[in-house]
Amino acid sequence: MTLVREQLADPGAFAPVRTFFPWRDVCPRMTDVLDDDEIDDRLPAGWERDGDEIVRTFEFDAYLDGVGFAAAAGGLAQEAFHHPEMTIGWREVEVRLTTHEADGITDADLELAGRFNDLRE
Ligand SMILES: C[C@H](O)[C@H](O)[C@H]1CNC2=NC(N)=NC(=O)C2=N1
Repeated sequence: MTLVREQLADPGAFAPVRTFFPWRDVCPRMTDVLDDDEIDDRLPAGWERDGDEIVRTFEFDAYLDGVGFAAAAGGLAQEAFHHPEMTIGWREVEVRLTTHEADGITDADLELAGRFNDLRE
């Protein structure tokens, strides 16, 4: 994650990512609320269900690593045009996802959660 610290030093590093192919235009079914079994079966590693949200707390060795992760996750969110709530704490970032338009958990949430996990690999 040291790369991220260098990126943070460059204010232009996280210039707004052009939003294209928002998932809803490409795959409208991604806004259908999933049932309990589907969610349980498809939750990405490390994520838990909390009502109408899925949540994971990512842990880091340094505060700025968490800040950098949140910035990178923000870029993925903007690219997907699907936005999590993120709480940056001391060496951890809590990420919560739900689909507001559908009032529940959809494919869009599970897809983006998997991409956030890939950031952490
Ligand atoms: C108008 C609506 O807010 C937008 O289409 C997008 C923006 N980002 C979003 N993010 C999330 N988490 N859920 C949404 O329903 C959503 N909708």
